[in-house]
Amino acid sequence: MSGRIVIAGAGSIGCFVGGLLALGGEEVVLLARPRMAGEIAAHGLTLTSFEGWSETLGASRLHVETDPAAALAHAALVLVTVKSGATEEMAALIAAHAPAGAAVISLQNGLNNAALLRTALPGRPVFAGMVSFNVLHEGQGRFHRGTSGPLVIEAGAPPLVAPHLDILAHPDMAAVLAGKLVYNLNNGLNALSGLTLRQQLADRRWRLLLAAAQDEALAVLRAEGIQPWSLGKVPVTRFPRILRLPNFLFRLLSRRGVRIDASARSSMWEDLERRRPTEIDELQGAVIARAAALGLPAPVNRRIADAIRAAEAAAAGSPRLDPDALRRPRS
Ligand SMILES: NC(=O)C1=CN([C@@H]2O[C@H](COP(=O)(O)OP(=O)(O)OC[C@H]3O[C@@H](n4cnc5c(N)ncnc54)[C@H](OP(=O)(O)O)[C@@H]3O)[C@@H](O)[C@H]2O)C=CC1
Ligand SMILES: CC(C)(CO)C(=O)C(=O)O
Repeated sequence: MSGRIVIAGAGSIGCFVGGLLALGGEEVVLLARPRMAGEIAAHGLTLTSFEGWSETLGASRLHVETDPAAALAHAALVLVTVKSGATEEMAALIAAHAPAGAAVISLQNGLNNAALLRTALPGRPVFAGMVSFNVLHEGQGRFHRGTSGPLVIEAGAPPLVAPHLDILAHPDMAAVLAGKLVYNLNNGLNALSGLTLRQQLADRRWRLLLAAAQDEALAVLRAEGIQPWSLGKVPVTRFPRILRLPNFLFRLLSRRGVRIDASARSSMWEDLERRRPTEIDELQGAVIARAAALGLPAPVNRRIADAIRAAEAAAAGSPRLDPDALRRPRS
């Protein structure tokens, strides 16, 4: 890629992807909040992965800006890596400061961020992207990748290459993001459990809740005529059946799926722990709204969304719920 790549929102995904692009020789500018800029100035970036590799970029190899005008002025490509609630604000900064021809790629969860950016940035080339893997911010400039999977970018976007990243182009990002939404319905459950992803998915009671939430979402996607894309060989539509299997069968089958290291947790768990607003409106909220528009039920997603909103309001981190607390209330 020729020209400057600006990471619009240097957090977990931004520092990890931006750091690897810089490592590969790209000209990268990290647009960061002052706190993150200070952390990077003090420690540089250390990027690690469940695969066992570790890469260090000293602060002198990184270009970090806290001023959006300075960061965006000479951008050829902007990768949007803020949480969904900050997309509009970042779109306004891009509109004000980035060159008109700069391409924009959303690397966010949720179905609507690329559309939101397109509306806010008329005439600019805007593309959807999807990060299938998890990155945890461990402090002191350390970012750890805890799960396997590629970075998927809409076909037609400027091609990206970075060491350690498997980057695929896909023509149908609506299908890709729908598939990711089905995965991401576990973010809230994982955050409520306070467990690592491995511990949580090893407990069939959590899996039954996830299967029920996914069934509701799959019914909505079916009614909308969207076939969700699957990351692996198993179609997303089969997930609920697999999740409902007894533990020993689930363990056997999941060995062939996404690789998850022992410490990995969802980004929503990190949001609750850091007292930040979550993306529940873009995940469970999207299923609930679309189900309502179609006259379909979504009671499980509703209970999960309510529990996350209560945890946000309590501002006490993960409530470490027992899964039985989320089961249908007895009448
Ligand atoms: N983390 C993960 O494992 C995964 C995340 N995703 C998705 O990627 C997206 C980003 O998530 P993640 O990286 O975890 O989020 P983070 O909150 O870690 O990173 C976003 C960063 O952007 C900063 N930011 C927000 N607005 C601005 C601004 N105007 N100027 C400069 N910095 C700004 C935030 O600072 P502050 O908080 O202070 O506002 C924060 O540091 C989300 O949509 C998420 O769902 C997808 C797959 C996996
Ligand atoms: C990678 C995955 C699915 C992990 O839960 C995620 O998207 C997230 O944490 O936001």
